[in-house]
Amino acid sequence: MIPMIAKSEEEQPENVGSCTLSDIELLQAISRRVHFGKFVAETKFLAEREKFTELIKARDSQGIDEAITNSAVEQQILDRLLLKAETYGTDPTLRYSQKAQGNIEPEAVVKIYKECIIPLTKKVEVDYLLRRLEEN
Ligand SMILES: O=C(O)C(=O)C[C@]1(C(=O)O)C=C[C@@H](O)C=C1
Repeated sequence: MIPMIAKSEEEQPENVGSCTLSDIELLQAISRRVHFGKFVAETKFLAEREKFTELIKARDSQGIDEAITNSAVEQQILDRLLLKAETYGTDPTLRYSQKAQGNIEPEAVVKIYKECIIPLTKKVEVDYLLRRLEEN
């Protein structure tokens, strides 16, 4: 993820500390987002209890993955993300300059969600559901 968003033109050792703190905050935010998948998975289980019970008993991870996937919702999230990254990722004082330089490439944010965050969320959902029938 980092090479997709970090500029690597020159080293700035004085920024290592604050970069590390930002990394920790971001990793915690990603973890929180991804682990919300447990609540989403529980809602999906309750909505289609029989179907999921069958898939879980068969240990059908791929079937569970397919059952929890909603491609239309994923696309909506990615579209919204692109708009947000374009809007919030630009320094407003540069808006009217010839080259409105963003802090981050909006497409990179979309790519990170598409290739990392959503798949991780789905993995949490599948792992949660695979254990859903176990006794506490
Ligand atoms: O909103 C859902 O239904 C989710 O399961 C969350 C999520 C996501 O990570 O954003 C994951 C899988 C779905 O295909 C759509 C979206």
